[in-house]
Amino acid sequence: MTDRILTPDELEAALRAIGATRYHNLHPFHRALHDGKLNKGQVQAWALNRYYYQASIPAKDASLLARLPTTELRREWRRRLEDHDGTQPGTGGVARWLKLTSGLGLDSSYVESLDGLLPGTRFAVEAYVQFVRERSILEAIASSLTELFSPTIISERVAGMLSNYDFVTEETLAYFKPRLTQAPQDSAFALAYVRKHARTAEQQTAVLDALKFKCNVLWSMLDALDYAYVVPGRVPPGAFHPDPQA
Ligand SMILES: O=C(O)c1cc(C(=O)O)c2c(n1)C(=O)C(=O)c1cc(C(=O)O)[nH]c1-2
Repeated sequence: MTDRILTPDELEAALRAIGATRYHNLHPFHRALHDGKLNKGQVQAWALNRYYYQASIPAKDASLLARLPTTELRREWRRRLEDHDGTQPGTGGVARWLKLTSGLGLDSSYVESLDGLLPGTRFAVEAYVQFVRERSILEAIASSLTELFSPTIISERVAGMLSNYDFVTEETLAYFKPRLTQAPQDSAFALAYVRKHARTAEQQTAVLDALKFKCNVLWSMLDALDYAYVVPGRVPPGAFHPDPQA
């Protein structure tokens, strides 16, 4: 528990300190991805597993949307659903993520089937969806605050992957461009909400813990990839096996 009630600025500083020490840009698998140290099969495994996160984001946002008490809050949160699900077939973030996986040579129906998913990815993503469904609105909104830190990692990723992998093109990475404007808009709203509504020491502790939890979700997804796809012979039964000729 925070030992006293923090001012909104102090709370924001404590949230940013969590990102600075726990966000997934610090994970060795991400470092390797961005620095061009992975082979094509390993990049495919990353994109295939991350698909489940992307595809689950609108479900978690819909469960929160249903609980929001005012028109203003619902209108704001509804935009996230449109960003991810689009307004027409083939539009939105989930469809753009499939362009990334097919640009990397993966069959979209295989990706969408989730058959090749790592068990660790499944458990981590489901834990996030369940957290948002079951915790307070304040904690659910706070858990989205990793997006405060995502524009930096996305810029690093796009520059690093374009310069380091000949199988990656600007078109393949088109998913990320709109996120550079969407994520700051989303996180500015979520941060303002948390600054305003986390007033007691209990609430402030809950908000800080929600962000730590979310950093752990993202971290454990990368742990699962790191375990399965870096040292040979560790792909769990049923999970995606990269084609050695890819
Ligand atoms: O590329 C990334 O590293 C990254 C991180 C995050 C995040 O920090 O949760 C999100 C995204 N991307 C993203 O594309 C996205 O749509 C998204 C939604 C959310 C969320 O928690 O609601 N996080 C993220």
